[in-house]
Amino acid sequence: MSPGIFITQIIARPGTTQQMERLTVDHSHLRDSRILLVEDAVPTQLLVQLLLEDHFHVATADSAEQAQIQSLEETPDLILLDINLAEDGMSGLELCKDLKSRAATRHIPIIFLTSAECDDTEEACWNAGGQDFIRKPINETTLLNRIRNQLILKRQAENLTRMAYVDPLTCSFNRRYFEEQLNAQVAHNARHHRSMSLLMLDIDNFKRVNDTYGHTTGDECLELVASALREEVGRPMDQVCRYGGEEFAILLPETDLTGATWIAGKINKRFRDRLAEIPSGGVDEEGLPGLTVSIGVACRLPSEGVKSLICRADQALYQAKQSGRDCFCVAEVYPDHPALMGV
Ligand SMILES: Nc1nc2c(ncn2[C@@H]2O[C@H](COP(=O)(O)OP(=O)(O)OP(=O)(O)O)[C@@H](O)[C@H]2O)c(=O)[nH]1
Repeated sequence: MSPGIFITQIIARPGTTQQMERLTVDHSHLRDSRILLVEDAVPTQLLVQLLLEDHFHVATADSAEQAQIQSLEETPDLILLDINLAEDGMSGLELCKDLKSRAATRHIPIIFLTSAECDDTEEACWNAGGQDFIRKPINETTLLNRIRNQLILKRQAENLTRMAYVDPLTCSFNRRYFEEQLNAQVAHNARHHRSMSLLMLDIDNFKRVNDTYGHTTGDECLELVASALREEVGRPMDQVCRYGGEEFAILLPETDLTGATWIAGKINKRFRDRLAEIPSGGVDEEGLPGLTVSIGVACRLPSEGVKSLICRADQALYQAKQSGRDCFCVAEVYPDHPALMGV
């Protein structure tokens, strides 16, 4: 019998009496989940640890301050939080509010542990941003199932986010993500007067690849290009996005024109080097043909808007194609360029 707990369902079937059916719910996929237990009363801490240790990875903190550090450093999958922590520090409610106000921790579900019976306490838990609460004395079944429900909801939310923002073929971010990030980056740069750059990249003669080797090979080439691009843009803040078809957009925050052209040159070289290793007109050991790419490079001008930045990078890409492909071109700017007017 696979691991999991039994749930009992009463299923009414036509023509028979009600029957009890025991269905197994498999929770083994939740075993890797990391729970942070924030509890200063040693007996409760030991009891909860004992109840959970066969089901999850459990870490403990006995003060809100310690939990705050652990939450930021280890980002647990769920926090079990005693509402009444020692009075000389931050309370459980204050910790919850703090974690929910930070981008790095606000997605972590928090379940309060409380011995209070009154409605005011319950309301305070919800108002602080908690996802659930469990009354003491703790019941094992309630504890396990409340935790599991929150973990399942969290995973579902993560899957939905992935589906909304990641291109399933190349595992790169999709155009929706690109547009949201570009808007955010441009706003950030306008506020902080930092440089940022955008590369628009298109695979050369890709129609020929599809026509010669078929669409499956074409798809594999797109995967290869995407993973090569992710390797070439080294910083964690750099983002490779599939803009559409065989076109990619690469966002380079905190990057000036010198940095952006260096990366574009590296990308061109990578594909050129690979091409040189493949026998002329042939394929590599994976059965994929040689490819080159054309790139348009644009560094955001002071007060330039999103549309203008994309437009300039796109025009530079067009110039790269016109110049014979397998190269990059830098977006032009002239004194009365609309970009300089903030368009
Ligand atoms: N296999 C595959 N092909 C795609 C996908 N998306 C777009 N394409 C193909 O990409 C090709 C793009 O062709 P064109 O726009 O003519 O451009 P090109 O042949 O790359 O020529 P240049 O861009 O001028 O170098 C078309 O054949 C599309 O069908 C995809 O998801 N998978």
